[in-house]
Amino acid sequence: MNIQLALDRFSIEDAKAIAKEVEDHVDWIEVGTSLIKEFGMLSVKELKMTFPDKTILADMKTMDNAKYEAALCFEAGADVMTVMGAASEATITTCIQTARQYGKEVMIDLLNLTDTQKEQLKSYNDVIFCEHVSKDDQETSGSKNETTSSLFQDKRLAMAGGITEASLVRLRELKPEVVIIGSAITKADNRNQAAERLKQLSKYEEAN
Ligand SMILES: O=C([C@H](O)CO)[C@H](O)[C@H](O)COP(=O)(O)O
Repeated sequence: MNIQLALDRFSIEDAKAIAKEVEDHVDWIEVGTSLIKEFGMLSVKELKMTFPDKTILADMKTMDNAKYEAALCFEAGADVMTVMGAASEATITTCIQTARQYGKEVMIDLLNLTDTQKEQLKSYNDVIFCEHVSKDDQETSGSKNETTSSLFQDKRLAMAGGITEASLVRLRELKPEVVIIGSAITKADNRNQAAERLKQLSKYEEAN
């Protein structure tokens, strides 16, 4: 299981400094949508230059204009980009094709989709599907990712949204390839220790 550190609502310098604090315990680094919106592709370039050996995910949340947006983030050094599962088939397919041209990968964000909509996405192969509870849902109703079963358990699966040590223990039963964690690391008093504990908990799945 890979731990993806999600970096949101920071300056690029602070994002790099936080990632440095925890780099030994995280596998992937997400350049959060907020960084991309505020600082553009410079945020992706800087994170990739600082952490060339980490998998860098650009949380583009692409909804349209796929070829342009995919090329933009892969040229900037991203290894993985996100596209919304609610986007059209043309958008998702174009993201995947463009990623293939660059030798890169796509994560499909399942935010706010019904099971029927999710079912329709199952035909995409060799992409990562992300079960995601939004920041707004977390903040307004206190919901978190407490997924106990997923239509994508037989696929490459990621989980995101308010994940903590306690929820990681439950989510790891689904054997996700990637667990995306922002606040539980970035808002911790001791980020390095928080990331280390989360990494240790994620290893249970490999041993069982
Ligand atoms: O994708 C995210 C969210 O939509 C804001 O852009 C976050 O990276 C994701 O939710 C992980 O952060 P936490 O919920 O703080 O763990």
